[in-house]
Amino acid sequence: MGIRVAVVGASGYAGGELLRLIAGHPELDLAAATAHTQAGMPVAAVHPQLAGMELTLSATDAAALGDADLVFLALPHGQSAALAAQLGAGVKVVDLGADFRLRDAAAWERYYGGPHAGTWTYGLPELPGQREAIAASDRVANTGCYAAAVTLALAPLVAAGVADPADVVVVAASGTSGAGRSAKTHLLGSEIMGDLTPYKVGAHQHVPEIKQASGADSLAMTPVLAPMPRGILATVNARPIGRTHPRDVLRAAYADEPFVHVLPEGAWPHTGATLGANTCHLQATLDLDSGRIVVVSAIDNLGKGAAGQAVQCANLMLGLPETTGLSTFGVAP
Ligand SMILES: NC(=O)C1=CN([C@@H]2O[C@H](COP(=O)(O)OP(=O)(O)OC[C@H]3O[C@@H](n4cnc5c(N)ncnc54)[C@H](OP(=O)(O)O)[C@@H]3O)[C@@H](O)[C@H]2O)C=CC1
Ligand SMILES: CC(=O)N[C@@H](CCC(=O)OP(=O)(O)O)C(=O)O
Repeated sequence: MGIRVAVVGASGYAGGELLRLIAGHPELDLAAATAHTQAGMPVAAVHPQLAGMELTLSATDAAALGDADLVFLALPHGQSAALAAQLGAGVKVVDLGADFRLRDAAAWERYYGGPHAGTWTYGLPELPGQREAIAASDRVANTGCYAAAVTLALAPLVAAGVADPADVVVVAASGTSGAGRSAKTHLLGSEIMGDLTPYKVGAHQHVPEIKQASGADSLAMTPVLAPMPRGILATVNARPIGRTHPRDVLRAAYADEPFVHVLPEGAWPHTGATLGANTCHLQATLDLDSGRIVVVSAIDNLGKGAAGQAVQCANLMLGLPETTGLSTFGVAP
């Protein structure tokens, strides 16, 4: 028998992708999958892509999760803390929500509202020292989707002193699954098709998370909703310090990373090449006119931005090879 895991919020987009990854993972057995309004439904009725998965969604209740070795929480913001508090100390937890990502309680309250639940180990293994910290933790806060894409592009440049941490501008486009599955009128197909829409301009909740994870002091971010189901393409623009080329810094930082690929010179990341994989594709240049650093980062928001990243963290927490059950190759076209 394998390691028993449970998925809470399994009827959502992130939860569905977790179910798919767990089904293909050689060491993990699904012990329970829970939902809220859709409890009682067969998984395959809620997630047609999982046809053949013989499982019924149960109600979200700590007692139903008691014998899992590790629980993935894929709940809306603010819903994780109460449930996590009911799970025994011996149960490992990876929270895909934002409840435990931030160290700064004031920043949490400003961007999310409500009381700050606390701070868990941040779930981005590629940050220096973080892989070891995750492996030693029983509670891990998975990254936000934009935060994963932007932090992987920016953190090595700030750490190496080649990007000014006080002058960073981000424009990032996301597919609609990033917003979750619950019906939202602005996500109606008839309104998003053929349209690009900026939202949360200058006030996105991932800004404090990216600052905390990347070392940036000041960051202006414009998110854009793109008419595609999955994927994030982030353009990170920063004032350079010194003459080191940003591509050389990124290449050195990620030389041994299985999931982060700095593309060959001249090749630029695009979302389609990361879909279905746990990868982040990066490319960097110095703008010909301004000399500013430009890094482009692509991920699958449900892969490296959510469920893939969560499985990567779980592998570390469980003492498994980090890449187990995760794909480094996408499914394009
Ligand atoms: N989508 C993405 O790309 C990413 C998502 N995340 C985070 O992952 C988490 C889940 O996101 P996502 O899958 O997109 O969201 P969805 O809206 O698609 O799914 C939400 C899930 O939570 C359940 N749920 C809703 N309210 C409650 C409640 N009060 N108590 C218990 N369960 C509840 C829903 O159950 P039911 O359907 O039965 O009502 C559903 O299973 C969020 O915190 C999100 O920010 C993080 C990174 C990327
Ligand atoms: C397209 C879209 O609406 N995306 C969401 C991304 C949220 C997410 O995935 O991250 P969290 O876990 O921090 O919520 C947004 O911009 O708020």
